[in-house]
Amino acid sequence: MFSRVLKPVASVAVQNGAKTFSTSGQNNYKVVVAGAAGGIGQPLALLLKQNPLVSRLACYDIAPVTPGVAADLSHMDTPAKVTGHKGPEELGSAIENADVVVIPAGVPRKPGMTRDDLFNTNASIVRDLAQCVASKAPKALVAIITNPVNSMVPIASEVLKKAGVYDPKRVFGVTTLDVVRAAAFIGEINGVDPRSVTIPVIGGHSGVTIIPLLSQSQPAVKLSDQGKIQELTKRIQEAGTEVVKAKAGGGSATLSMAYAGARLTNALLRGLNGESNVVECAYVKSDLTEAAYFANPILLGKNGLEKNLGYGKLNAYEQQLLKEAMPELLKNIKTGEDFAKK
Ligand SMILES: NC(=O)C1=CN([C@@H]2O[C@H](COP(=O)(O)OP(=O)(O)OC[C@H]3O[C@@H](n4cnc5c(N)ncnc54)[C@H](O)[C@@H]3O)[C@@H](O)[C@H]2O)C=CC1
Ligand SMILES: O=C([O-])CC(=O)C(=O)O
Repeated sequence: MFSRVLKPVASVAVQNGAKTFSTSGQNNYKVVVAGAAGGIGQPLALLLKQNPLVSRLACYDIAPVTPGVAADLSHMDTPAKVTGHKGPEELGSAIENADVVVIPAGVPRKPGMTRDDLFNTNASIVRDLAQCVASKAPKALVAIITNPVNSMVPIASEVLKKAGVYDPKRVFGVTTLDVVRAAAFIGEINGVDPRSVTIPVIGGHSGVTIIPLLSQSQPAVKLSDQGKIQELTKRIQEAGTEVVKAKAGGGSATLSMAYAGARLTNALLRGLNGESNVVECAYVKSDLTEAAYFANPILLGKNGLEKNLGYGKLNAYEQQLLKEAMPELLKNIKTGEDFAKK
């Protein structure tokens, strides 16, 4: 059911030694990575430079190395034209006419921190980037990786609302890494290729708000014992912390996040390009629960979110997880909205 990164969307023909891409779709999208010089941004840009749907890749960051990252990527023999944009005075030219803006800008966790501890630094970064999207690319699809995702999506949404350009179908919190991890762990347990596993992860993107629906895994998870199901649920919820601890002060997940971010971006582009049945989980404006934003499988299309697919039937344990998640999710959303309304 879920789409995969770099699923072939355009046939590649070789003519006179040069690679050309078929023109069956538009294959002509501008993607911006805001935070492109960072631990996630660089490998994410590397993956996007290889995506045949991307014709222009704008790399924006405040770091001095940014033009170098763009120069480096531009030597790859793939069609996407890469531009580098450093600092706020070059933000407008990066965002202008973007089809998709992916945001991994901001600070990551160190051991002992929660994602919420990043709020004070990252809130204004996401606010400022959203302001620029509102003025330079109001129709762009915006995919927010920056933590805490549960609060950053409400901030960006409020900023776009204030500017009068908010479209709830175009703003996405990136929770794809939770899905990728759940599939990786289930693949290992079941002894199958993790790419053959479909598993919805709903709620939000932090601790108890991450709710893997193991009862809906396809194939079924080969765990009979409820204790083991709870252990696996905990591992998926705490997988980010597992990486933060293992990196011992060197940051949080970057490579798996870049993979997951490229997968969601590819799905957004495939939707824009008119492909049917493109489904991913993402954290979006929602009326499924009392939370104004909620992650679950969505169908993507030419205008972004085409249809919210809901989350199906939960078993008793998953209902309990949802109940436990709700106060935290509501608090995170309020924190974001209050900040943006200031
Ligand atoms: N949604 C998810 O599943 C995940 C989210 N994250 C989050 O992604 C964010 C980035 O993580 P990393 O890449 O590891 O951090 P990093 O520190 O390696 O890179 C962040 C980049 O953002 C840039 N930056 C800072 N302020 C900026 C601004 N105003 N405009 C543009 N760029 C700016 C920095 O110069 C740096 O290059 C963190 O908030 C982290 O918590 C990380 C992993 C998974
Ligand atoms: O744990 C973190 O701080 C980064 C993150 O969101 C993840 O890896 O899921």
